[in-house]
Amino acid sequence: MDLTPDSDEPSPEVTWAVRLQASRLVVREPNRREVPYPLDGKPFRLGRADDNRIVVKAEFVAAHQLKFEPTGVADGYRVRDLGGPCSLMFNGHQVPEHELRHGDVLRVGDPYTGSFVTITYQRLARTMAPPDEQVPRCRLDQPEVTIGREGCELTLASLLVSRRHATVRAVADGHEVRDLGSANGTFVNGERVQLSRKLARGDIIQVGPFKLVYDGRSLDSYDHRGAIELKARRLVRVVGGGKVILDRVSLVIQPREFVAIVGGSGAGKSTLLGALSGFSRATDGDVLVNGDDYYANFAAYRGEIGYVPQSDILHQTLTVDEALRFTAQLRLPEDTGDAEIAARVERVLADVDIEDRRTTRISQLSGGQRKRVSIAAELLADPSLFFLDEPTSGLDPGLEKRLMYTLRRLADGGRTIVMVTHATANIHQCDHIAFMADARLVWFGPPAEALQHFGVRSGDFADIYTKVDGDAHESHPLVLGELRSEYARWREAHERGEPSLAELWELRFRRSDARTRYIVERLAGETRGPAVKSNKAQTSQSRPSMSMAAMKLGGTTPEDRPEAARVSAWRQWLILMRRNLRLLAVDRRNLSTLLLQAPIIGAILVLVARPAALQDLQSSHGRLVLFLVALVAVWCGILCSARELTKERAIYRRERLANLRIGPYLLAKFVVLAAVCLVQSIVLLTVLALKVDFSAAVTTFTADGPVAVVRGVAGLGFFGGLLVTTFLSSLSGLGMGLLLSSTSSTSDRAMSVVPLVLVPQLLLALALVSLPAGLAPLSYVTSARWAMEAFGSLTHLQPPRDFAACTIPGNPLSCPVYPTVSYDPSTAHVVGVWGVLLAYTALCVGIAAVVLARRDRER
Ligand SMILES: Nc1ncnc2c1ncn2[C@@H]1O[C@H](COP(=O)(O)OP(=O)(O)OP(=O)(O)O)[C@@H](O)[C@H]1O
Repeated sequence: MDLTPDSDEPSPEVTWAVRLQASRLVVREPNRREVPYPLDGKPFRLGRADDNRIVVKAEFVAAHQLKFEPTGVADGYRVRDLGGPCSLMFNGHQVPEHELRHGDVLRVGDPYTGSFVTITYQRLARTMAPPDEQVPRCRLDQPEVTIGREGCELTLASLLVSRRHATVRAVADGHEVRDLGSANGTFVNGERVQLSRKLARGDIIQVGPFKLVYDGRSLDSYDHRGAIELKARRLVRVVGGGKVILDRVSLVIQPREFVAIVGGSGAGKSTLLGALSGFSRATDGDVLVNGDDYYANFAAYRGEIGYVPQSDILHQTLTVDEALRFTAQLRLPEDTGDAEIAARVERVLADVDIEDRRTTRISQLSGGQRKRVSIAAELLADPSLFFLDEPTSGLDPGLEKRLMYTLRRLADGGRTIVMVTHATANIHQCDHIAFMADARLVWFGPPAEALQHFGVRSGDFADIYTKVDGDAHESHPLVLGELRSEYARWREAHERGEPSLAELWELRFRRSDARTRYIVERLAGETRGPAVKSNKAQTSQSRPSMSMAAMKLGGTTPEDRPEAARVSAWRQWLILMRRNLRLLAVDRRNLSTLLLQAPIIGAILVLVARPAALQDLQSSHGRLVLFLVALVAVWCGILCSARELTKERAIYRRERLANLRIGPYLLAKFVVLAAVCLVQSIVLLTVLALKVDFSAAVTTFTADGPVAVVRGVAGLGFFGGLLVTTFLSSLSGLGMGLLLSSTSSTSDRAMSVVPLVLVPQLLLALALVSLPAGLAPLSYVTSARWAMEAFGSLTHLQPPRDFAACTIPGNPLSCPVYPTVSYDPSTAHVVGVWGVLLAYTALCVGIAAVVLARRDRER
């Protein structure tokens, strides 16, 4: 039974309390509570020296750091940096001076240590007035108005908008909007416009971060960059067996706020992050983004979401610059030019303060720098909503502090940031913390107030963890102390059992002023700009959801992904090809291992092969040599691909979440590795040719006696035919390797399964070991068998025989030939067998694609 009416409606008294407050500066120093300073219209200074009107203690602040002067217009103020070791920052950037507007947050920070003083300017009387901003209006006077990033009648400057994104055309009785194949799509009332759609008055067109309200004659445009507000109302998530892993959580995150979700292990932090980000949705309750039903409008907002999972999401062997460029090419609209991409990379490197490492390989960066590069990669598309899952894990305290400072600056620069963290040493850099315990929200508000709320006097956040953990009982010290009344209320409502401490703290929070201030009032507050009245709101039962494990790795369900940014499959393939080639080229050790395999194995084959191996058709030695070549080719193919997908699984999952397609991804892997296989095949046969006679002319024995023949496939000759066979065998191995890699979760697992694939090739191919005739069809599943059939046909070998069924023991000629094998030397037969090898490869790659698609959904 619920004890507290957890209504999210504000009481009238609370609203009036806000109205009575005056304009002021609110100053917050590290590890201290906020101090408000009312303003009186006179100039004043802020600094460490005692002669300032606002004196701060932080050592990194200069004696006289800032000067505040009235502008002379409606009690406004301007702030000027007087210089010192630290500089004045606004919106994440250094500024020499700045004219203050309500809500502006200034920081005086030390980037080296990540410490800063925060100064917020508030003119509360002004906030109560209706917004006085002029909404840009585009009149639809012309027959057609083009909307796009550059050179259009309605220009919307954002990288989420394609150069020519959509048009609004006059039709007989109004207007229609037509999408021009944009990358991120055009949406009307939350639904993606497939080709065109008739507009009705009041319809809201969404293009990137812009909402365009149609009134029949014009479009009013609202830009919500830097102004994303997230409201969560009574979020619940119930999993199998009715277990509640998120219990009626409400909170509000305002634009430019930096919020940390904290709590003990298993408290529900990732569950809450999943529900807020929409990647793992709540089963009940709603999330509103700027007033829109977020889940129902997920497709329209997807381009604006940045998500940094726990694992690194860039290739370690690339340099920072290379990795970011490839990511930008994959994520940004197809029409983004090289210069735009370069400028964007430049910008995000500056945003995360890592420009000086642009040419460094990611593997050579420290953990904190790597994390910052991952964040930079997410910033490329300029997201307004940023979710991070434990970005500080594994960092030393210094790096952790600097990373928190970076995130703080990013939030100041116009992003709404939500992060899960276990690190609370620098938690004061966040605006609010959401403290989770036992699936419940036990606190939401500023970090400094949290300590007071939980009665922690040591100033150590870890003490809160201890206080919310465990079960309550009558003689528990907390029940005898600060949770006495909550326990009594709980007891009144429950005859049996004991509550958890989290339950009691939740009760306490629900009755607190903080909840009224930071949740209830904010939930009731007006949202800026128009809200989409979506007509496809989903019921909680129909909401696609995915597992926490998948979410942590960046996985998602296909239902979550239908409207990801469209970059054509062809372009994706080209970019991925270039990236794979680069990865291959820079990973010298791997490349040399791959390229040395063929000459080394070829040299060993040379040791055992006789020069006339392929000339003496009566001996079984030729079959042995060719079979070994087939086997080595298959082997090389498997080895070069078995780890290929597993080694970059986290990157793949993050890119899938954005817009990566499985087809181009697998095909790009396949083509680059196929080039390696081709080189290996050429080297293998060339080394063998140093000893083995590959002459096409040979004498073969038929029923009519010896006949001189010239072997080979029309147009390719004998060596060419053998080379094609070796290459196709290698490709079949490559297909099997990719399949193994798609089904394995780690590279080690993939490699441990390789023998299970290779041994059947050895035993079932009807080359080295004979099978009883009834089992001979088993050989069809091995590609070495098909390789051997092509080799045997090309070389005019005698077909394999079933030695278990010889009529005269010891006489091979009395043993029957397998009816399932044909060494027909005709070109048509050889080409047919090559076709089977190709089909075998295609089947393996196709199954790998299906496995990857299925893995998107799994836990
Ligand atoms: N799909 C699921 N099915 C069943 N239980 C789940 C599922 N997802 C999460 N849980 C459980 O819900 C609880 C909260 O999980 P969550 O991952 O949100 O915790 P967390 O606070 O992020 O923990 P940690 O800090 O250890 O990552 C855990 O007990 C977890 O086992």
